[in-house]
Amino acid sequence: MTAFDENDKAKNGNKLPLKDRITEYPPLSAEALIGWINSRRSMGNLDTPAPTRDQIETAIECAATVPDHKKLSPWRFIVTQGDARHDLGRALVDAAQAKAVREGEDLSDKDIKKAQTMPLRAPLIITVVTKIQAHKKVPPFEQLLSTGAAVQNLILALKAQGFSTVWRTGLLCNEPAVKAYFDVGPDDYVTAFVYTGTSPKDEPTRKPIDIEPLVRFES
Ligand SMILES: Cc1cc2nc3c(=O)[nH]c(=O)nc-3n(C[C@H](O)[C@H](O)[C@H](O)COP(=O)(O)O)c2cc1C
Repeated sequence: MTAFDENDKAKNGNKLPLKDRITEYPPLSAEALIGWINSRRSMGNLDTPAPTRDQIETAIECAATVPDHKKLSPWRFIVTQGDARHDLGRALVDAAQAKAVREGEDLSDKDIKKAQTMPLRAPLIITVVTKIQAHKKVPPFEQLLSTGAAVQNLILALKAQGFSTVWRTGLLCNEPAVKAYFDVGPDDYVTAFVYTGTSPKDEPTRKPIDIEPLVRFES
């Protein structure tokens, strides 16, 4: 047993070691690992199979390792699948209706159907919320950023286990009806709907990115 396995066993108690929970590691040379990270693409058209509970928990463990000032753990993960997606759809309809009333707009049948069926675009959704913790040295924006990092770790860990995802929010995600559905307060955030499943298509190759206009080196 390697030190890595020992560490994994200690961390996970009776759970199977990581190497038995996932079928394939991403390649671990620096070049291959960086290429693998850069190959991640968002995939909108997702079907079964969805990850198992063990695979989801493995991804959430990765998410919970992100930089987190004062270890406040401001993130929570809600896994919605099967018929529960219809309940989420109803919360999105309630949100759309309340938003329309507030903004003096009419909601068409098409708009209602769109909101209702949004969660059906994948077999499984992991909603990541930020429960803002009161702390003198850690303002809400740091907690939101930590959640963003957690979402990215979650996405990469799902990819490592063979699944595709897309991070969606949409204009309804922080409407009161949606916050109430996820049991978060008015000052908390619904930070991501990570639509998760298997894509019938391969992830398209990303065009090379010119980072030159994005960076300044100083010395
Ligand atoms: C906070 C956040 C919210 C997003 N919300 C949506 C969304 O509601 N709908 C959508 O199509 N893409 C959304 N995106 C963008 C996609 O997740 C994705 O990054 C984009 O389609 C580019 O694809 P790529 O990840 O393959 O480069 C969001 C991204 C972030 C970071």
